[in-house]
Amino acid sequence: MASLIDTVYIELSKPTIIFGIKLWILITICIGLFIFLILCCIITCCCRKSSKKHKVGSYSKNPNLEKIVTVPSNQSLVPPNQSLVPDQVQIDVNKTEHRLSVTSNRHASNRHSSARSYRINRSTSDIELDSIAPLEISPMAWVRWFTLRELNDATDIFSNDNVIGEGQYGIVYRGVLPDGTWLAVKWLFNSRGQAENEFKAEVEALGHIRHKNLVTLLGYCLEGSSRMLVYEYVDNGNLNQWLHKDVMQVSPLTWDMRLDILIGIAKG
Ligand SMILES: Nc1ncnc2c1ncn2[C@@H]1O[C@H](COP(=O)(O)OP(=O)(O)OP(=O)(O)O)[C@@H](O)[C@H]1O
Repeated sequence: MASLIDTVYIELSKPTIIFGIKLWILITICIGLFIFLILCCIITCCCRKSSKKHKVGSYSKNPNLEKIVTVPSNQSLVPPNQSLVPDQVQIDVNKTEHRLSVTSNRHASNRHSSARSYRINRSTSDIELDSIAPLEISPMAWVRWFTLRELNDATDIFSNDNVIGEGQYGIVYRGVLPDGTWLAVKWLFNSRGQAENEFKAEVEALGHIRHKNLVTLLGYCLEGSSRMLVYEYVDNGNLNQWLHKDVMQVSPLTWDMRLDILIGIAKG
């Protein structure tokens, strides 16, 4: 045993052909370099991850926004031309990727019809559309496609101060466009099929009609997994407040007025 140790010691102490460095020193340097390289790889990976997280964090006050901004910019769903008004929007849901197709006959720069297709990778977009049939929205006469950026700017990145209400399907934010137009932006909850159905029903129905008793749908936003409906802002409080005396001590609504409201709603 002792002789074996002696032999190993002698072998390790022999100078090598590399600058005559002893073998044990050379082995130590190699092991050190190996560990150093592994550490470098780990640090590089961590830095990349944290810089991605930083981009998301600085963009979103609202945690829901994380889902949107994690879609890489080269796969952006925003049509490069923001004034493009789509005649048809279709999302094809596939096991590995989703494809959003936008077809438009009205294009800001030319009068020809155009079709665009945006691809999203499942792994990066985190879209939860598995159980949803392809969404098709038929041509809309009035409604406009808002980008998420426009709505972020309008609502101060969906700040809590701008929350004006919450319904069954989403939270409603007050917003204002650069031209001074006030908006009510309903951000639909991402509850899979339900939000999708509400989105489609509202766009299909309100996108085609104008009535003095119905709030006007100005447009919608369809980006990543977000579904938003953009209405004209009506600063009248809501029916609940009027019926349950939130506006005054006693509800100012007489039975005749209530009947009128009911008939008005029915007409709408
Ligand atoms: N266009 C708007 N202008 C001003 N406030 C609005 C507008 N739309 C909605 N709100 C406010 O947001 C609240 C929630 O609206 P939302 O449409 O989500 O739900 P709802 O109509 O109250 O009920 P439901 O969920 O059954 O549709 C309303 O009660 C109202 O206070």
